[in-house]
Amino acid sequence: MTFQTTVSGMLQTRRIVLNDTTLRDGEQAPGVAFTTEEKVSIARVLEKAGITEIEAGTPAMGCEEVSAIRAIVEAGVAATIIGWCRLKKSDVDAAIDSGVSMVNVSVPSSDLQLAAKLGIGRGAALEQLKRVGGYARDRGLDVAVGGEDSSRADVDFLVELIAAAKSVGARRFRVADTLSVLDPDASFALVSELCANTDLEIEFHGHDDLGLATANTLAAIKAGATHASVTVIGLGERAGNAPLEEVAVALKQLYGCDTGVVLSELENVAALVAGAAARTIPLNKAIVGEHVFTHESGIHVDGLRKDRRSYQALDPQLLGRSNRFVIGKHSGLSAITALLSELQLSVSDEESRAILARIRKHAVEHKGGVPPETVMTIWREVHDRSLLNGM
Ligand SMILES: CC(=O)SCCNC(=O)CCNC(=O)[C@H](O)C(C)(C)COP(=O)(O)OP(=O)(O)OC[C@H]1O[C@@H](n2cnc3c(N)ncnc32)[C@H](O)[C@@H]1OP(=O)(O)O
Ligand SMILES: O=C(O)CCC(=O)C(=O)O
Repeated sequence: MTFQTTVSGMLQTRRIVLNDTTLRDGEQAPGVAFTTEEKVSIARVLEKAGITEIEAGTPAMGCEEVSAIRAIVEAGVAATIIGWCRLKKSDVDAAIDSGVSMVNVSVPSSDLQLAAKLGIGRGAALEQLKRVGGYARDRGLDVAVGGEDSSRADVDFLVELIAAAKSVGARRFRVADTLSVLDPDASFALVSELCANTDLEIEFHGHDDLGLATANTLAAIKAGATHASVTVIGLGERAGNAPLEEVAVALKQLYGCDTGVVLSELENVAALVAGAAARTIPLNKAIVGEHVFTHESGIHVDGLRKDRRSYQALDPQLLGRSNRFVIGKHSGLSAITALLSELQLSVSDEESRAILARIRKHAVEHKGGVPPETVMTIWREVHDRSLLNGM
């Protein structure tokens, strides 16, 4: 028996929708500011990648943001374009000006935030939600209600908020772990409890302060969440949000759950967003990092050459990528021999060992991998020396 996650069960038959909020929460990352053209380009690559819901910005920020969101709507991007609103009719009016068809009306839901930010209690929050949510519905908008700070809120109050949201025709409640206070067990328990009390769509919105955003999102989906907030490369407030690429690939790889995301597009999407955000993608970033299918260690390279399955669970082809082998300090003889054979250079066992020793020295002195040209130079030096010695 193994504990490997098996691709089976209910998730295979459930349709999970990823609501990409790169253009709203992603852009809230410190220093990130997209131009209108960048927003439209990002929306277009998200569409190409199969994303069907895009939270495109905060219309209340003013006419520049309204016109950037409107540009996305007018570009005819085939996804539902959502505007993020506070609990204010004026925010909904700005969203209407931007042309979106759906709004996310955000209600601080913990007692702490209600008192500290808005100076109101639960009753007033429920009343305002009905007033603003109803206003948005009356104007023909689809409405999701965002429970900001849900993870620090009283669950009974969340149930009341969800009931109030439903009473005015909202279709969805977003459970936000605004400050990353949940672990996967708690995410599962919270979302299970809310799903047991409503038939509204439930969206989970995780943050990554503890590096748990993806794990929490998967747990919430297992518990019954129908939607998940994601951002490209996890861009977002502080440590960011659950990365689109991680959630989409983990759902497919672990549970066979198809989100409709075109996995082979994820690398392009990540590159475009990273460029527009002036961020670099770490080489080891899950799914889209340049090095996540690159191998140096001798034991791994040897194993992969004998049978890919020995060191490969995630097939790079699923992502339109391929394995790459590099030579470096941790290379073994089989990797060196294979490379020299590809370069049509003959080598004795003794020479291979001498070449490997020099490669290790070179890697330490120069850092990074050792390129094939350098391996050839080393081979020539070692080969010439053994010819001389043999003479
Ligand atoms: C967890 C999250 O990600 S929440 C989303 C955060 N996103 C943003 O902040 C987007 C960028 N923000 C902005 O451009 C500006 O903050 C604006 C346009 C939204 C508001 O600007 P300002 O009017 O200058 O307000 P300011 O930013 O100083 O303060 C926020 C105001 O929103 C209020 N507010 C915060 N959340 C809510 C809410 N859900 N519903 C109603 N009001 C809210 C605060 O109480 C405060 O109001 P006050 O000025 O009457 O005290
Ligand atoms: O209320 C919401 O829509 C969620 C807002 C948000 O980004 C968060 O709480 O982290």
